[in-house]
Amino acid sequence: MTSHDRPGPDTDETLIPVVQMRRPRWGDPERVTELPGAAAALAGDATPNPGVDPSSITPPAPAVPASVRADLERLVGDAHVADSADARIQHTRGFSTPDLLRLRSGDASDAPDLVVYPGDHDEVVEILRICSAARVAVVPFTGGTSVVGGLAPDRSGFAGVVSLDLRRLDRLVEVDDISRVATLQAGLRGSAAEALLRERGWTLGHFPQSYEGAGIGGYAATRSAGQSSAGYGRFDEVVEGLVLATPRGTVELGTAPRSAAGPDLRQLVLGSEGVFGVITSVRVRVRPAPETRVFDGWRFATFTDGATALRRLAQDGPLPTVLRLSDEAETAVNLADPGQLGADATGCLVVTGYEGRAPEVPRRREAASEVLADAGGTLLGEEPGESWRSGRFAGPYLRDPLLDAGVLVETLETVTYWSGLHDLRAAVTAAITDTLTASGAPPLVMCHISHVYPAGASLYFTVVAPFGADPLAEWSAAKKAANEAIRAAGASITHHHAIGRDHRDAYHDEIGALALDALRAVKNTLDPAGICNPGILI
Ligand SMILES: Cc1cc2nc3c(=O)[nH]c(=O)nc-3n(C[C@H](O)[C@H](O)[C@H](O)COP(=O)(O)OP(=O)(O)OC[C@H]3O[C@@H](n4cnc5c(N)ncnc54)[C@H](O)[C@@H]3O)c2cc1C
Repeated sequence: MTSHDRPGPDTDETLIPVVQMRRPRWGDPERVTELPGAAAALAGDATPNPGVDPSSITPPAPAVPASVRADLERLVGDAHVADSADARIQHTRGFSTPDLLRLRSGDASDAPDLVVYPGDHDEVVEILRICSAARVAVVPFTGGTSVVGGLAPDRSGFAGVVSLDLRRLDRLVEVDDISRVATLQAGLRGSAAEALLRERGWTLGHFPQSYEGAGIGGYAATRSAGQSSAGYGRFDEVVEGLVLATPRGTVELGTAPRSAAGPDLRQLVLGSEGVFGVITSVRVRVRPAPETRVFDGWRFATFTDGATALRRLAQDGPLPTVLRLSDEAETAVNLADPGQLGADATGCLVVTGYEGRAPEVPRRREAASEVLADAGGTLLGEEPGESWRSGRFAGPYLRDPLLDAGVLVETLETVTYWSGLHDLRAAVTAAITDTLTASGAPPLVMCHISHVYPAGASLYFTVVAPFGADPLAEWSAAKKAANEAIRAAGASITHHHAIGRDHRDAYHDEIGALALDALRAVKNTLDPAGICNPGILI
């Protein structure tokens, strides 16, 4: 199947089997992806760059002390501790383009020394105790799709690095059908969690573009936002409770739906990216599985017009389940045949999707359509919306063939208030364009809005550029310039990709020294030896 063989209109693209990705390539290893015309054109005259065969890469000699390994094997069983080159490479870094470029060049210097697969929460606590006593760093690993360096800790001063892979914690523990709350173990991958909930008539409604790879623990640890965030909310908004394993024991948070008891400590753990410990299960709100779904496409003459329409829906309602606006460049390249936009192909595509109960969906669609039409939108019908829906997880499959063809593709995101959105978009676009052009790799910069709030929205940029002499250095300079533009505009360094190592300095700038001290004090309390994902976030 190529990325353009779309599931039919009656197929639910969110009900897909779990795939075991094989770094450095994305997604189902069986799936062959050919570059479609628009993407192939981006490759132009770039020089192909196929990368080295991953099976030929040798990671550095493992460093964890033999006594620690023996303790871990006794605890979880020999079969659940691995130090083969393959296991270590499959846990090396994440899926940012720099991560892929490094591995494609044969650099596995960040490989963990051991991969450990615990079977339950108590084993996770014990692993953290053992590693804490021996000063071995521990990296929680759910789906391994981090794009911010969240899986590459700073190993200096540690006796080794253990990747703690949660895949065996893969149960739907319970569903409270009356309260509409489900408890999921952290190692469940997104599609597996959704399938288990659908069997009971529920949906989580969380569909990030990394849905095929990411999982529950990762969603919680990074405050993930799915493509249907307008309808179902961000992941952190649906978390009712969670269980955290730390080197000093267990923290359980979230007793009741609301509480006036002090600060909400769940918020300390959500987005903590493994630096306070390991989230082993999460209690989330679920919704009835949708009875019906329908997607539309709309054309707006400009990005500004489209953004105004989205703002009106976000502020005054009604909100569709999916709401996204592509700029002119993204509309032309990614989402639609420009012909669908009418004679004037310079427009911007808005995709709206509605899911829910059969009687309610048409009412919401009609009311939202009135707002969109009133704001200057032209209805294009269902085809562009359905086309986006059925191909919603296909985009990441294009990155590998583009990298093979010598074309750099990377994304970054930010969030700000509506009043500053257009200046922010212009500043980030200029920063990336100027930096890459100066290094001899003029880019195409595309942008979309896919997460909206009453007060503001996120901006998501996709950058495509032919490799220059040193693509890693070229991207690093462009990313630095983009980060500076984001901070200079007073926007946040991340809306949903999180901090990891890559955004750490900008995040510290964003929160200030005193707030950073407070976070460090929490870490010192829960993880006195500092073994939990050192160098990430704080
Ligand atoms: C192609 C692609 C598309 C993407 N699209 C989206 C998107 O639409 N929306 C979005 O929000 N993000 C997106 N991302 C980013 C990424 O998928 C998210 O950050 C996701 O939530 C990570 O989940 P994971 O299970 O892969 O976590 P991992 O990569 O395994 O971990 C992420 C971080 O959390 C830590 N961690 C993992 N599990 C735990 C745990 N149980 N307890 C404590 N810490 C833990 C890790 O150590 C790491 O620092 C995308 C990434 C890619 C590569």
